[in-house]
Amino acid sequence: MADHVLALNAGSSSLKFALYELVDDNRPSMRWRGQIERLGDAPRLLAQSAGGRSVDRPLSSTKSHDEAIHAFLEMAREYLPDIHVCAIGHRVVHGGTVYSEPVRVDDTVINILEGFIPFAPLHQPYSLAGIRAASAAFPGTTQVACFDTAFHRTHPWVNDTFALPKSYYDKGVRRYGFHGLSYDYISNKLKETAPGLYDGRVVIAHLGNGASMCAVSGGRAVASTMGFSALDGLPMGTRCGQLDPGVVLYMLQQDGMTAEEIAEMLYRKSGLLGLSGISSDMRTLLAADTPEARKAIDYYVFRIRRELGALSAALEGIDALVFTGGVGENAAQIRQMVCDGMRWIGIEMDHARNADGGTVLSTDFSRVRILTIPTNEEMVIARAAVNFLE
Ligand SMILES: Nc1ncnc2c1ncn2[C@@H]1O[C@H](COP(=O)(O)OP(=O)(O)O)[C@@H](O)[C@H]1O
Ligand SMILES: CC(=O)OP(=O)(O)O
Ligand SMILES: [Mg+2]
Repeated sequence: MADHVLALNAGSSSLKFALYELVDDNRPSMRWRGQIERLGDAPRLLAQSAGGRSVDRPLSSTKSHDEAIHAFLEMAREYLPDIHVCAIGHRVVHGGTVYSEPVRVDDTVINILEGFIPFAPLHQPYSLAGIRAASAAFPGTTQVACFDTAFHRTHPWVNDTFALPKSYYDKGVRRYGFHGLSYDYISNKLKETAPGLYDGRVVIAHLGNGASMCAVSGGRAVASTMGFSALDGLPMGTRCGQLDPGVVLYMLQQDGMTAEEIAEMLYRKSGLLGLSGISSDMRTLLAADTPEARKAIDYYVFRIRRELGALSAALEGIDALVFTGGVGENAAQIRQMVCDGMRWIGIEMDHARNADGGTVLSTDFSRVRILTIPTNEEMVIARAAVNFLE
């Protein structure tokens, strides 16, 4: 039986997965890739095989990440009965200051990762649930944790700290940054396909249900819009993004909200959902055409432009802007709204190229190259898992 590696990526609205056969010296070659998307809303299982088979079916009873993992494992048993899985890699959102590289999972590692749950309550429990479910389904198989925070460990101190007493920095209250597996993939893709840009100053916009942007110089992360938690920076599906801490004090002191109520508000009721009152899903908002949906989109786009200016300052210039994530890869209208407000910085979009959805979206004369690159966090996870095989 051929050896395979499985990659699991628990996002806030989805469980993504990919199965790779190991060919020529353990190179992962994709066999199946898919996701259970719209978790908690209208979950659907979508998957494609390299050989052209596809699965697309609603999962009406699958509401939570736990249920999604079990639905996935059931599908795996149904469609992939005869494979040997020799390693399983997991996206783990928070590695704290402890992990700047992937690590083989054991009980000690799990204990340390559980300690980071309060830093990423919308993600870390799902990553750990994935590890537990996969350990039970594939006992004895090597499990590898790959961290969203790891790519950002190169931020200079000014982009790693808050202006609080030093004791906070020392106990881990820092700007960690997330979506690092996606930034790692995009950065390596640039190295392969556009080495001149890889060596330059690049802003990557990962716009999914969670959204962040990262400034990368010569392949090294310099700054990110996400900070201590996955709440900061851009507005997201249900998260508020950048918020004056005075608003949290107001909620506590004037509105008398509890800490749990505030967490629920900032993580699950804000962002596109809170502003529009309709949905957290950009597809729904683009189709809705109500004043509230338009205002939510305007705010989203405006914050992306502001952060683009700020990250360009962190890089002392910009050579390329890369769009990725569910919105970045698919929503031409959002990309156009972002770019049309950034001509002053040398970003000039070719609207026909943007509508066609190819890789290069800038005009031939644009000083800044605009690209769309579909992310592939699962490939980064699979490559890391292979490195742990004997
Ligand atoms: N065709 C599309 N047009 C606009 N937005 C889209 C489209 N397809 C997906 N999206 C957006 O992408 C989001 C999911 O992005 P994704 O990166 O998969 O999320 P996550 O990994 O954070 O769960 C959805 O919430 C939806 O808003
Ligand atoms: C960190 C984060 O927000 O991840 P996701 O986009 O998968 O929700
Ligand atoms: Mg994601």
